[in-house]
Amino acid sequence: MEVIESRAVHDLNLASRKAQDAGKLQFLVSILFIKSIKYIYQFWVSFFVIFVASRRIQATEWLESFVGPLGISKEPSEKEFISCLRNGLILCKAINKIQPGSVQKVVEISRHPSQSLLWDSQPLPAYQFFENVRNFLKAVEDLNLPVFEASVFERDNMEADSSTKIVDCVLGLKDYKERKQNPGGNGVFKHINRCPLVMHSNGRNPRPAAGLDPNRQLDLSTNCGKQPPSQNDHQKHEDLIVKALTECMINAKENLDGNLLSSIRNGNTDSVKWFSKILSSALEEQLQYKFPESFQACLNKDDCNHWQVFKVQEKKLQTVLYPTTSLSSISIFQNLKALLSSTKAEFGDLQSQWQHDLKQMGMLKMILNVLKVEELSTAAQGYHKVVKENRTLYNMVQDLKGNIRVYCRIRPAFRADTKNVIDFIGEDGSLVVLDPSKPNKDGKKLFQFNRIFGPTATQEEVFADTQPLIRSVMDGYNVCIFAYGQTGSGKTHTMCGPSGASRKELGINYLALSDLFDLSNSRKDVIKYELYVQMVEIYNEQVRDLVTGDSANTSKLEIRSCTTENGLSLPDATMHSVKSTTDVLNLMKVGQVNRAVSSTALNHQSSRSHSILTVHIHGKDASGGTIRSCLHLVDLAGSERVDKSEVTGEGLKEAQYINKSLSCLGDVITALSQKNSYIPYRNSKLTLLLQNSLGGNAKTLMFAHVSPEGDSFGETVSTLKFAQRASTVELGAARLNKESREVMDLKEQIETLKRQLAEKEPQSAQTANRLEPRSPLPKPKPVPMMMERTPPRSRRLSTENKCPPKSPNSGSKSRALKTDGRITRIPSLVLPKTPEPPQVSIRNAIIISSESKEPTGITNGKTSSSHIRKSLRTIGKLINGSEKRIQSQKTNEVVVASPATVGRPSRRQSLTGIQPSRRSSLGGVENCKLIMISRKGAKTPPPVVNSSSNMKQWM
Ligand SMILES: Nc1ncnc2c1ncn2[C@@H]1O[C@H](COP(=O)(O)OP(=O)(O)OP(=O)(O)O)[C@@H](O)[C@H]1O
Repeated sequence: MEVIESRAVHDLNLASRKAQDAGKLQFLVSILFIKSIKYIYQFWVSFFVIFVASRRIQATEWLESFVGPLGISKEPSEKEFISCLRNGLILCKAINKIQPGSVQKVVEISRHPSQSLLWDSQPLPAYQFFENVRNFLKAVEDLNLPVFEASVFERDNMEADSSTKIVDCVLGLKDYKERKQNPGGNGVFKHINRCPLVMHSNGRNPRPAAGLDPNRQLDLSTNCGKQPPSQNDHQKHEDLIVKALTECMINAKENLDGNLLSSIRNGNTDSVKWFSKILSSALEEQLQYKFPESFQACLNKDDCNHWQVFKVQEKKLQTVLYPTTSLSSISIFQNLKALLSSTKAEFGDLQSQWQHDLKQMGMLKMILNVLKVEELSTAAQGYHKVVKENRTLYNMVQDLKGNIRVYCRIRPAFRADTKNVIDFIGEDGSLVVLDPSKPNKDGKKLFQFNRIFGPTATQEEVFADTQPLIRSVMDGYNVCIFAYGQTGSGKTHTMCGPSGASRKELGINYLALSDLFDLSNSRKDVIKYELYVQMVEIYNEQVRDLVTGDSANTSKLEIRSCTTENGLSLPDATMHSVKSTTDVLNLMKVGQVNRAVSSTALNHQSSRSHSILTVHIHGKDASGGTIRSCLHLVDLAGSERVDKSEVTGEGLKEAQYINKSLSCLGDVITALSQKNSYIPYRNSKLTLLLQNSLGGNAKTLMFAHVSPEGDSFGETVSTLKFAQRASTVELGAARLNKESREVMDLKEQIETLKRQLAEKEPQSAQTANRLEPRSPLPKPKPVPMMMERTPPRSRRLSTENKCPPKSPNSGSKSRALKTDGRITRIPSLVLPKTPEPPQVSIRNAIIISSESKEPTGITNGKTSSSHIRKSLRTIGKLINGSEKRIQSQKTNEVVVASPATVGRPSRRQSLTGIQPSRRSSLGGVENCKLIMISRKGAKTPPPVVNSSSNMKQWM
């Protein structure tokens, strides 16, 4: 197909080239023809004018010398010439001088002898002078010389060529005289030197001299007269012609060579050479874009004229088109014309043929393209599907592993004078930075994150990638997003938006809440959500409420890293109920105003504290199932080099606190990434507050912010390394804080059963004591010892993070709640307390003997408690089945207790009210004490399993 196509294109090109050549030639010939005709016509007109003038001059000269003085100029005009001869005196005088007595009576002018015979002194018209003219004409006729009509002297009748006949007549006289004087002559006037353009057909004209054709045309090559004019005359005529032609050419052709024209004007050139040069230059100019180079070269030669050019062209064509025959240019022209029309026809045919073919090919191509496009789109769809699946799977893996997700955002460069360290931003989350001091390969550092946002990324784009994570909070997951980076790198910009931002520029805090409201509205038929907001800052290692309406509350707040009955790590911070984005905006504004901000050399609005906006979500579905989750949005203060930020005094102190707490955060991340058993959460308020998000059950996302300027390279690399380390932290799968109605019912049953059990146990103990002396069985040994240790955690928590002693008021204290500016009090949950068993010395511990071999003769109370235990086990199984957390581990006896947390619906609990070990204050999860007692009373270390496995252990 391609070969045919290329051959066709070649043929098409050849045909079109032929047609173009033929067209060119036709055009060339036409131009030449028109030009030639034009020039020949102009030449003839000029020649005639000049010729007539030269003859008049000749006649004047002769009369002047023969019968002068005439009193007129040497080169008289026609009018001057006629006026001079009008009285006939000069003519009569001349003829009488040649042939004495030819005019017998000559009428004289009376004048003073001193007066010369001046033609303009003659009175006009004077009838007596016509007598002279008539007599002269008669005498001339007698001599067989050319005559003219006397009326030519009447001024009013004067025609353009009036003088021509008079001139002929005068020159005839001159000839006659010369012939008469010539001794070789026979005295008979045979030839008349007459203007060839003048017809003498009039009957009154003299008979033509023998052998003279009166209609004879001018022959340039032979000149007018039979007797060749003298060399002098010839030269004169030629010069006059050259002069006239020059003027004519100047008028007709503006672009003629200026040098050439001036040399012609000055008479420096030979006329024939000049004429051919003029023609050549005209042709050259006309055809310079149409002649091939060989002809241009020919034209440039001195001896090249249009005819030669034409011949060369003709010859060339002949050899090209008809190499074997010799044809004239006309035949070639005709042939070419025929060829042109046939080529045109062929070309038309070919065109339509190819149009048809191309159409077919186009259709074919279109079909192929459609097929290809379809194929490609299917492939692309497949690819996108696979990519999406991969991403989903990757996210699932990350969710399962509980990796801290890391997004990196690069702020736009503010200073053009420093080098940009960002070398490459990959779609796949790869980022290459280049050390400006080592601009070669060694200076490049590669980092890999979940996503990179370049300097042009908008707030919406950033939020779009964060949205799914944020939305998961509405499904019951705890989420923590924190912005990290050096000072001035754009943390506040990402989280809150620039200062004085319009709604479009607002950051994740606002966009997240707005989205949560949208989601809440769209789900309102299925589940009713309530949103509460707390906003605090950690300033100089003190936690402060940013949106308190109560001035008393501005005092430092206490962080509960462990249990509070409402699950809050900051129970004393004001909780604001928000119903719309406007509420959120108002709160954020207040928070922003209260936040510690000051100007440094690196950022004119530098945050001097870590701000934490916590959104608490309470959801209740139609069946009574509940969701309790929270979203932490953390804008950290930026790390700063005090030599660069140039802070002193209070600012320096702030910087030191900021850097210390960030360093503690780094230590925690390092310990987590290295899977250390000890995680130093307690080293700073920041890590303590973020404990649950970093080591708990939340989904965590970190925004690493970097500045692109070269002078921040050190800090940029340090941030990126920190972020890289954070991305390796595996927190384990996030936990869903959702409980169905069924589970809640079962939990209620547990509570009832536990109460019954608590009531029965003392009775059975008393009965057992009473029966003891009679019992053949050995008395069960008291619990030899209890083991207390940090509860096992699947998402690593520090072993040092024990619950601080609970505030005596915390159980009953109601929380301040603000709704639309009004502070309301939410009563805290009153949780049922499990009575402490007497044999367990430690608070909050109960003992369940799962495999107790009941002694014979045991009381009814004992039997009933065994039944209760059985029921508990069954219910536990049911809960576990519903939560799908059945584990295969088995232990003989598990004793766990944490009554303080029993009944909190948002927590995952064991049947006995065991508080899962992993949750801590931020997410409402607490550490609690786990006591295990083996059946034999031996000290058995608890298996390090998650809370669900704990539940299994005692079932
Ligand atoms: N992505 C961005 N697009 C446009 N401007 C930005 C961007 N990121 C930051 N900026 C601008 O850079 C300046 C510093 O940003 P910002 O205050 O958010 O930094 P920061 O990291 O919070 O600093 P600090 O830690 O000192 O509080 C601000 O004027 C902010 O508007």
